Amino acid sequence: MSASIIDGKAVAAALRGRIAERVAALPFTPGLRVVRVGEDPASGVYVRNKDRAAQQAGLDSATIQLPAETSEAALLGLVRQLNDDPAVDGILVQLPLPPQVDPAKVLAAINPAKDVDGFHAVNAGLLASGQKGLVPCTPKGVMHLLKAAQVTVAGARAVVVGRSNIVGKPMAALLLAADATVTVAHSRTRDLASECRRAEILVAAVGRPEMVRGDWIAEDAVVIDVGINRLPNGGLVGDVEFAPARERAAAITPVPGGVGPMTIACLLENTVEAAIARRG
Ligand SMILES: Nc1nc(=O)c2c([nH]1)NC[C@@H]1CN(c3ccc(C(=O)N[C@@H](CCC(=O)O)C(=O)O)cc3)C=[N+]21
Repeated sequence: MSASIIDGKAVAAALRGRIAERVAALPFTPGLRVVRVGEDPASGVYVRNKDRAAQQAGLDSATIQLPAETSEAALLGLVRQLNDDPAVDGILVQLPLPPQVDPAKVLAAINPAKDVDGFHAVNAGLLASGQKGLVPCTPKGVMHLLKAAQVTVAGARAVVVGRSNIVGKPMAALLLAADATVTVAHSRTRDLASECRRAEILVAAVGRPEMVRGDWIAEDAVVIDVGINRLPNGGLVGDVEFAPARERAAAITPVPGGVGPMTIACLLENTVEAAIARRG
């Protein structure tokens, strides 16, 4: 069997359309500010795509580009200024940050009500304890994709490979909240292959090109590939060995065109949700 392809580009376009309608009906314009320090090449595509998507959805969006040598104090000052600006509903500080800046300090400085990345400990705690808060964009996008592909999550055996604060942990929390039976596997997991083979829903978020081999995929599994890995030859691959995985799975996300576009759409969604929550 050859898996159906879960078209993240199409699902994201539909979600952005619904967001644009919501924005048009609001009595104010939600504001988003993305702060970029230096020129990490991995962030370049993301920043460009995000700016275009935000403007098309009718948001007031801008990227604030700072030099690579910006001090931690200066960045914290900018974050406080954005916290205090009533026109700004969402603040995103692009990661990674240069070595002189402690990312933990910067994330902690963002007003949790404006933390559209959902990385602040307050939002992580709200998610972990089943309360309403801002949810990290990538795992939120994965839940939208599962819904669009009509995947039954409740009762399913889900395996998340990767335990980052950005994807793995919030992904596990969302799947658990949707009543999946969740395993979080990682680089130190003994026999990762057999953990993956038990998965009815497999989410790969390890950041290593094609680390999840095709023969680790159970027959008829749903495979969500969060990885976006740039190869030395310029090509993009996911964390899953796509072609053989596709032969076994029931449904699979491609890279590019899978989870990536959903991350951007969910950033817009979070900005609108933050604006409505804060402005009433
Ligand atoms: N604070 C913060 N939050 C982030 O969410 C964040 C970040 N920092 N730093 C950088 C990474 C990277 N990231 C991407 C999101 C979407 C695509 C995306 O849309 N990719 C497309 C196109 C890829 C291409 O053509 O290169 C796709 O997968 O189809 C890529 C990368 C968000 N990040």
